[in-house]
Amino acid sequence: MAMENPDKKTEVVLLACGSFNPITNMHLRLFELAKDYFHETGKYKVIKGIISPVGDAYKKKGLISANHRVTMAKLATKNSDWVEVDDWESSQSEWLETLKVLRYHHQKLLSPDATNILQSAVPLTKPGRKRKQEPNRHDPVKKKNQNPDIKSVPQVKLLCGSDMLESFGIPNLWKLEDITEIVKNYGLVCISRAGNNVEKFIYESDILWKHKNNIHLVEEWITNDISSTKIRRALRRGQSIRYLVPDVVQAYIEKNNLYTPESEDRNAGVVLAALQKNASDSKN
Ligand SMILES: Nc1ncnc2c1ncn2[C@@H]1O[C@H](COP(=O)(O)OP(=O)(O)OP(=O)(O)O)[C@@H](O)[C@H]1O
Ligand SMILES: NC(=O)c1ccc[n+]([C@@H]2O[C@H](COP(=O)(O)O)[C@@H](O)[C@H]2O)c1
Ligand SMILES: [Zn+2]
Repeated sequence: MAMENPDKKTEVVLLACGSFNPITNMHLRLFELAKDYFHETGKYKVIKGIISPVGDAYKKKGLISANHRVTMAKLATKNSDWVEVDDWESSQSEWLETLKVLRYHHQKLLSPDATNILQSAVPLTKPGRKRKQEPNRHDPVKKKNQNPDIKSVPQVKLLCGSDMLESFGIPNLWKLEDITEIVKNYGLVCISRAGNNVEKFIYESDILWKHKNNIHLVEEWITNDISSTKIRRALRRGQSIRYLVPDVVQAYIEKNNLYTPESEDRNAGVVLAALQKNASDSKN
C-alpha cells in the first residue's frame, strides 16, 4: 500500500440527492453538519457540496416541477460559498438511480471538460478488473504516476438523512448491487433524523456492516424535524413557513403559488419510478 502523507487531507465532495420539494433550512443544515464532522476528524477537507434535485420522472406524489425545485434550491444556496445546485440529474428525461448520479459527479471531477459526460453514468471501468473497479478510492493511480501535474481526485460521498439510509430496506426500492457500490466505492454520510435507529439498521444488514467504515454517522444534537412534507402541509393550510425555509424560497413559493391541494395530488396513484423500474427488472 502506498504511504499516505499524514499532512495531506482527503478532499471530499458531498452530494445530496432528494426531492427538495421544497428545499428547507434543514437541507442546508445537513451540509454544515457533515462539513463540521469531517473537519473535526482532522483527516478530511470538504471542498464542495452539491444539491441534486430529482427529476420529474421520479413520480413521487406531490412532486412539483423540477424547474421550480431547482430554482428554489439555487435561491437557497445563493449565499453559500461552497454548496451549489446541479440540475444534470433533473434534466434527464428518465429517473436515474442515485448510484448513476454519484458516478456522474465523480466522472465530472475527473474530467470537467468532457462533453459526453452523460456516458459516465455507466461504470468508469470495465468489470472484472478489481483495482480499477474502485473509482472513488483516494488517489491510487496518480500516486503511482508520481506526476505532480495530476491533481488527486476528491472523493464523492452521498449525504443523506437516516430515513434515506433506512429506505435501503424497503423491498424493490434499491438494488443490492447499487447499495454495495455506493458504500464500497463512494461512502455515505448520514445525519440522524427523529424516528430512525441507523446503528441497529447497519447492524442488521450484512452489506452495510461490512462497509461500516465507509458510512459516517453524524449525530444532530440540535434536533430539528423540519421536512418538506410539513412545509407543504403548512402551505396548504395557509400557515406561516417563515424561518423554516430561507426567506427567498418562501417569497418564491408565494409568488408562484406552488403548493396547493392540487399540486399535492400530482402523481397520485402512480408507482414511484424506482419501484416500477426494479419491479420490471426483476421480471426480465
Ligand atoms: N430534518 C432532517 N434531518 C435529517 N435529514 C433530513 C432532514 N430533512 C431532510 N433530510 C434529508 O435530506 C435529503 C433530501 O430529502 P427530501 O427532499 O426527501 O426532504 P424531506 O424533508 O424528507 O422531504 P419529504 O417530506 O417530501 O420526504 C434526504 O437524504 C433526507 O433524509
Ligand atoms: N435505487 C435508487 O437509486 C433509489 C431508490 C429510491 C430513491 N432514490 C433517491 O433517493 C432520493 C429520495 O428522495 P425522497 O426521500 O424525496 O423520495 C431521490 O433522490 C431518489 O432518486 C434512489
Ligand atoms: Zn424525504
